[in-house]
Amino acid sequence: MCRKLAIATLLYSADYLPGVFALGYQVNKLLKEAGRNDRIRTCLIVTTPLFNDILSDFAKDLLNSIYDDIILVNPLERQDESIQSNSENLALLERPELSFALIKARLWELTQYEQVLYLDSDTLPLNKDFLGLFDIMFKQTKLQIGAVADIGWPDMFNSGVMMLIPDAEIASVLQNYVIENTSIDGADQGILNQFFNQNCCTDELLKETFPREWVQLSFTYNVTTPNLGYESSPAMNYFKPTIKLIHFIGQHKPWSLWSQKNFVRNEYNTQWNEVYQEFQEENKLADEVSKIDIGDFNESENVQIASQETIPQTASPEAIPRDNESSTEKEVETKNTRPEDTEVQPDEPAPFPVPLDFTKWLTTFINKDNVSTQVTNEQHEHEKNDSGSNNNDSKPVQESFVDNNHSKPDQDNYVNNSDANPNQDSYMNNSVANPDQKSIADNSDANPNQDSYMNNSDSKPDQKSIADNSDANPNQDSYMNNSDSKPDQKSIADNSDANPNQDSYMNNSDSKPDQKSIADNSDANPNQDSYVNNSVANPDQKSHVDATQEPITNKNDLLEDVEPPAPIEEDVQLLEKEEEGYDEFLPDVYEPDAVNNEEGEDFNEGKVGRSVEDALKEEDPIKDEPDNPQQEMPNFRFDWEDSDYLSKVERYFPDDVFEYAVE
Ligand SMILES: O=c1ccn([C@@H]2O[C@H](COP(=O)(O)OP(=O)(O)O[C@H]3O[C@H](CO)[C@@H](O)[C@H](O)[C@H]3O)[C@@H](O)[C@H]2O)c(=O)[nH]1
Ligand SMILES: [Mn+2]
Repeated sequence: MCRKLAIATLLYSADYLPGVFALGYQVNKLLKEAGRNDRIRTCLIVTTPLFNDILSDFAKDLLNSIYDDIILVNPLERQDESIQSNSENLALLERPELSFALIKARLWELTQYEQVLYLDSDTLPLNKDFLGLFDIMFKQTKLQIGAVADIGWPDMFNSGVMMLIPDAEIASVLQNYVIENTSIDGADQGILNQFFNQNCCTDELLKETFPREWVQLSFTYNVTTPNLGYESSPAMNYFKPTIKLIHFIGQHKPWSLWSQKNFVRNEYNTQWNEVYQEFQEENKLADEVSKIDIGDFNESENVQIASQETIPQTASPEAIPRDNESSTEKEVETKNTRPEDTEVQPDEPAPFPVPLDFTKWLTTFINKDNVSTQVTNEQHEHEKNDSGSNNNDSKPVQESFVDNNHSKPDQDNYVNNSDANPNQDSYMNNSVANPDQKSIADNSDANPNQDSYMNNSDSKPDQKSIADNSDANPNQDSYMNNSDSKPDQKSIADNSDANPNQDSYMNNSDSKPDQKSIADNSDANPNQDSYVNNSVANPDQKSHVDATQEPITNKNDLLEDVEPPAPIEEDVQLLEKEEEGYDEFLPDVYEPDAVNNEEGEDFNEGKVGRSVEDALKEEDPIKDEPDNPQQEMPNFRFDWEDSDYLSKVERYFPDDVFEYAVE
């Protein structure tokens, strides 16, 4: 019998649309190449308010043409509470927008599929071999999750690529677990590990009977970049031919303005851009985007737009200014270097076509209704304080912040933009451009959910009815049925009985030998069919929080983008400082004082570390530089410390990649 398989991704804010487009486009292409496009469905999980009220029809049409199924989901039950209780841990990530990623717990509700490969929208499969996951995990049970080790803590898995078996009961237990427990990282990855991963059970006794299981997949199925790990550069080279999927973790995505502006030269960023370019050409997107007149939106008040004027919109290679030939040479040079290397060179022209000017581009894909209504800062402040409650304040415009369209408590915080206010232009334009990140950053101490979705009560009646359906039954009725509105979209209607494609799923049972080991794994788990409340499984969850660490100020791509790029001299100064800082980590024993104390000699008599110095002079008299303690002791230095390795490491990777942030 044919299995019902799906590849699913998630979208809960408009600024990840480029990822969703590029990923969907690439997955379709590779499915076709593998001859499995009619056997594996592509599925987009999108939050109801985003889809109904924010995305433009144009964006929806595109999504519909890429994804077989579009599934609207509402926030988890008591999501606000979960976000609140996770906020302390989430602050450690500096990624407030990830609080909503808890919604991944809804993936197990997709019981219309028998097996789902979930991919973050910032992933890019490089070749059809990634589909091998369905073969490797052929005998997966519902109590197992297939995932790759996270490079930040390899005993945990990265939740950007997951093989899972949807199951209503698991979904329900998991969602309760999300409510009752605090996530290690404040977001989905932590809590999913706590739920599925035996390694997260810190009690050795309980570990033995842990009821669920993480099946560790090869790293080549989820190669996260950037990666500062010790072995990463040589390993990237060595394993390069076997890499099946790249995952652009961290704050800066290949499509983000930061990446575009800084021309991050990374082979895989370039590859992502090429895929996006192809998608754009195939859909004649460049033409569509160029029709958007940014002047429609109050440009003078929008710093972001002003700051981007240097980057040509949907620029072709020819359109990008090139000062001299050296940039071309450098590009070639870069291509010959290790693939994970990135180089931040703000003053140079783009090495590859910049496919999108983010803010302009995004205005194509969000409702103009939303863009045309804007909020002043003062009103925004008020909204932050009062959203979610009935507002009886005398200012008439503030009444609009009360959202009457949703009865669920966790939806009450959506901003209702139904009252047009001519003064609101600049805020709305900004907030729509990056609706979640900016607003949550503002509100991280209060309720991060408050500003993130904009509910437009003027939205089309048919869309609203879809939202109502999804409230009624999130498992089944939330699937979008477009058959009455757009005839060409009927494939999106989720009706497994009526869908002829679903009978043709391929049976892969005899295709891969590794399946046996998975079967063995699953047999080894005696508790497969029993559900255990694991709220005690990890009683020390809070101990993962470093209580001494100050809450970190939220960063945001677009806010950051407003700042002009730092001049190169500043970069250099910073690097020097950081290298100096590195000296602090040299062991004490290498310090002159330590040597002095050990020897019992007097520092003031100029005999500091004399015996060591003498020895060094014999070895290499040229290096006798008393002012530089490091150079005094070449024996204690590695070769790479004399190279500019450290400075490259510092330059190559944004310092805000949370996995590696060492405070
Ligand atoms: O504003 C947002 C943020 C996220 N997403 C979706 O959620 C996914 C996860 O966010 P992402 O920015 O990809 O997170 P990562 O930088 O990959 O961070 C890690 O940590 C996250 C929080 O635990 C996990 O969700 C990721 O899988 C894991 O790789 C994205 O790919 C999107 O599909 C949005 O739609 N809008
Ligand atoms: Mn991701």
